[in-house]
Amino acid sequence: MNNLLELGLVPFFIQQLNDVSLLETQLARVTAVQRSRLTVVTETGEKVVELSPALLQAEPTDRPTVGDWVLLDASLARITDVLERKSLFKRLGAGSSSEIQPIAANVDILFIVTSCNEEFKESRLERYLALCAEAGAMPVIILSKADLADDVDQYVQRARRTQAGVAVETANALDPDTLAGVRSWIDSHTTVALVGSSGVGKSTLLNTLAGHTLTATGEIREQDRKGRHTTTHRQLHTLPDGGLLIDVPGMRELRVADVDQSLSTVFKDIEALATQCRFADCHHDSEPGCAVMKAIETDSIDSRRLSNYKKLLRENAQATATLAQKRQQGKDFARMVKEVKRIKQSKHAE
Ligand SMILES: Nc1nc2c(ncn2[C@@H]2O[C@H](COP(=O)(O)OP(=O)(O)OP(=O)(O)O)[C@@H](O)[C@H]2O)c(=O)[nH]1
Ligand SMILES: [Zn+2]
Repeated sequence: MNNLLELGLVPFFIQQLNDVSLLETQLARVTAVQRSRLTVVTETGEKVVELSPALLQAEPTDRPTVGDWVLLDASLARITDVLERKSLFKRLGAGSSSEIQPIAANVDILFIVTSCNEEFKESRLERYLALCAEAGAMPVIILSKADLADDVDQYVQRARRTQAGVAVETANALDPDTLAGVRSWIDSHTTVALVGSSGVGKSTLLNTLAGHTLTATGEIREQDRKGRHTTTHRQLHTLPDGGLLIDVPGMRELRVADVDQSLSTVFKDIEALATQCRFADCHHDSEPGCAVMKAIETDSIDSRRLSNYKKLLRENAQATATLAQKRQQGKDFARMVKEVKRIKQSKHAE
């Protein structure tokens, strides 16, 4: 069990096991996913396993992803069950596929990494924060490349305004002596996922925290078109001093879906003001007695923040409607298959 404790096995998961399941199966944590093959770590070490036929056919979010705790069958070659998750970081599939994709499971803290340069965008941070609240993880904004900026404090102030009370840390990902603030969030049972655009320093931070280059331990890196090395796979790493880190490659498209509640967490200030607007259905455009517009006029809220809030609300409504439609189509299809089977069976019986 010792090995598993170092992998972040906490009472929440232990409580889900009964004696029988432990006798007949083995508990493991997923560290990487390559299509239908998954790398897991068990008490005795690393293994590559496959999914049971039932899991292969399950909804994408019900299939195991990086960070999941799973049970293996007696042959230890297949995953049969996924334990209930503490949290799940997910996103809506890129392009036209309107499918929710799981990114990382059982993440306690999400490090949202952004650099102190033109890459820094409040609107992107707000998007990540909504996904983080939805996942059920705690966000920490990491401002990397602090060594290259003249006015780091300006970035800290701007980052703090993206969500009331959000934690913000600065870092030079290349220098371990600047990482005390970042390290203060990691302890031996904590699983941290690193997200952020390509090139902000996620892999550099990971390697500096580990004290050595982790790329050799299985992280797969490829050269992108510009010849830079870029992370292409998600992977769970164990830090030498304890703590688990999941490196999530930069995602170009990060659409929100099913984030109603989480938008209220991120934009609590706007939603609180909205209760004071004269009209209950105020769009905070040009209506008289609009408390939100008044806050913008007096500079207590940024007009960019309001626009982004509206944009995310629209995007969420659209995606949620598409998902509901897809789910209904799935149900209709399942009903049709059942009906065809019933007719076939009754013909057979005749
Ligand atoms: N000066 C400075 N350079 C940094 C810092 N963080 C990262 N870099 C450099 O920025 C470049 C990109 O860093 P990576 O760690 O590969 O970025 P990434 O976020 O992992 O990118 P992807 O793997 O594409 O998702 C590298 O050349 C790093 O050396 C920092 O805090 N300060
Ligand atoms: Zn209003």
